[in-house]
Amino acid sequence: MPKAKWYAVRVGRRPGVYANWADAEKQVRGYPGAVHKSFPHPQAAEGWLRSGQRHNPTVTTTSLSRHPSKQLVSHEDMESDISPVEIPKRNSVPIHLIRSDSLLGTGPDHTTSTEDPPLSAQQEEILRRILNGENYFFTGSAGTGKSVLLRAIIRSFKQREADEQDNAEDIWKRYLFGEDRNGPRTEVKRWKLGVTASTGMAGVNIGGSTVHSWAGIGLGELPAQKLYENILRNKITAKRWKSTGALIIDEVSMIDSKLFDKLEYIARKIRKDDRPFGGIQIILSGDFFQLPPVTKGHLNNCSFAFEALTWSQVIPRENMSSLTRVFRQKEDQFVNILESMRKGFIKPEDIEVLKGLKRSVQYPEGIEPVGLYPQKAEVAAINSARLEALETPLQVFSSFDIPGVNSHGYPLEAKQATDCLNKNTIWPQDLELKVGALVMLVTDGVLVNGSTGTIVDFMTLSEASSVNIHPAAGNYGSAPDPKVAWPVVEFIPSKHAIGKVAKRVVVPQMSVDVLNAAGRPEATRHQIPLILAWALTIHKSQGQTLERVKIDLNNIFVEGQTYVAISRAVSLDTLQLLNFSAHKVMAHSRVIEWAKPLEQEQKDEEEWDELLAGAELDF
Ligand SMILES: Nc1ncnc2c1ncn2[C@@H]1O[C@H](COP(=O)(O)OP(=O)(O)OP(=O)(O)O)[C@@H](O)[C@H]1O
Repeated sequence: MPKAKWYAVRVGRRPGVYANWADAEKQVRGYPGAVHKSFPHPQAAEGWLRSGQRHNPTVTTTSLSRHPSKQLVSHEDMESDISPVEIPKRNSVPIHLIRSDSLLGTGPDHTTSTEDPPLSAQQEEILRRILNGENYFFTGSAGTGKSVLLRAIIRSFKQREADEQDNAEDIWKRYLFGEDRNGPRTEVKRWKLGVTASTGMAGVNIGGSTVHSWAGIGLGELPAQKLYENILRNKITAKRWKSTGALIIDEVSMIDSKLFDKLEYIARKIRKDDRPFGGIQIILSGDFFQLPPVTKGHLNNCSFAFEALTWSQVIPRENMSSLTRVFRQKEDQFVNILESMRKGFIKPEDIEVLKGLKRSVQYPEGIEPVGLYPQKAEVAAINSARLEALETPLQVFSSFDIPGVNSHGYPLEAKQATDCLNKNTIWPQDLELKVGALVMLVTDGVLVNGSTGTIVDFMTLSEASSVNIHPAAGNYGSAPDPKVAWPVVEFIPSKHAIGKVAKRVVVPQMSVDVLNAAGRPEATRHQIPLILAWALTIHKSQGQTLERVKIDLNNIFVEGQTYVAISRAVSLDTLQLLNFSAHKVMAHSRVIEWAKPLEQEQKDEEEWDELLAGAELDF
């Protein structure tokens, strides 16, 4: 009696386990680089599929030509009337840490190589004034380089602190070696910088914490006096307030006026200093035309930080400025549309332009655009339906979360760490992936945060390296497990990536920290820095630059949302816009009123500067 055989197709038109060769053959014949193998039992065939190539000595290399992206994204091509027998749908991979020095030594570059562009004259001038010790609020339309400037400010403060430290050490050394008999007279000047943002995700993006966590105020809902008394009971938090020289609050547009006043009050009381914010230098950044503060109850109840009673004492009028050059978009037409949209207007001719963007855009490599939607529920539904529709095996990567210490100095429990990471980062606890899935990178490295691409394979690092596919750079934290097959992603070649960037990269586990107010990890997540990108909330897209984007405005519900979404796009050609109508362009009337004189003053000043520059040339 002939021995029964089962056929596992790992790479082919429709991967799976087949009960006869005729069916399996249809999946692999003519398919470039197909991989298949026969087994005496279906379990063995399933096991081979599940474990991928890495445990199978008969399959040693994977060639790039096996995975043409056309076939991977266009699943109509894979339609077949033959179904594989039941295949394992879920392959769970728990992420764990490998402590191996040799691996770390030969592993991928641990440093990020993404560099910011040189600052413009306008950005330089604001940096100069801030380094001069002035309180400052800088704003600007989406894509004018607020984040780039903020990162430059943080770097400059850190450099200054390091220089001061070196200087003090030199003075001590000279004293100890008898070169300076007068002793160390110079004290180290403390520039201690608090780096915070209104939301956890914005905080993580700039290597800081939430302002709530930094200030030790929980949700900040208690009266200011009560919050102050609570802080006094915690030595670490009280010391932080007292020793801070400067405090950054990013995305200040999402802080409400009451919270701003409470922070200002606490600072004065705790530092026993009557100057605004008790003399702490305050650096604020954000755009009030983007997303407003999250307030309980009706959305129109929100009150903005600029409406705080103490705002004008903290930030004098002459210390507010707006960055005016838009870098993200290059087309004047698009920049002008966005500019008027930011303020809630839209010209009739621009309505027609935007309505015309409902067509779908075809891209040469077949990598789809990221979808932006207003609501979380629709995002979850779209991603899970699209993932479900792919017939490739499911891989689930479960994060490895490590608890740290909170801003009060208390250790977190495992569940608290996981909750904290889920709340403050976009990195998923369980990442479900399949070959063919559209994904977005959520960390910086050689490829920038927001780069998107399609999963074309899963490979161990050595398999990838044998076919010249290298790991994405990023913050590894520990060496990736050499036995795990990590996703290989074919990215859209990004104009924003620095240097020569391989289009296909393997993306292994990396790490992200939620920092406490002392800059130490409150919780650390080891996970692959990818998320599904068929759909993303507009809220989570804030701050990102998206090369290809499809936006559905159907459920827009708050001022600024349409502007935030559309301003992620880099050009009209790579933007698809569904359900656009003029009434979806909304800006908050109180923001418009407040910003008007500020913008007029700045315009007048710039005109004066131009006139003066012209006058100098004439002499
Ligand atoms: N001085 C500059 N020269 C060239 N490009 C710049 C400059 N500053 C910023 N950019 C580029 O402009 C794009 C947007 O910058 P950035 O994210 O800092 O803007 P933003 O004002 O923070 O935007 P958003 O409000 O949407 O978060 C990025 O690609 C960035 O590299």
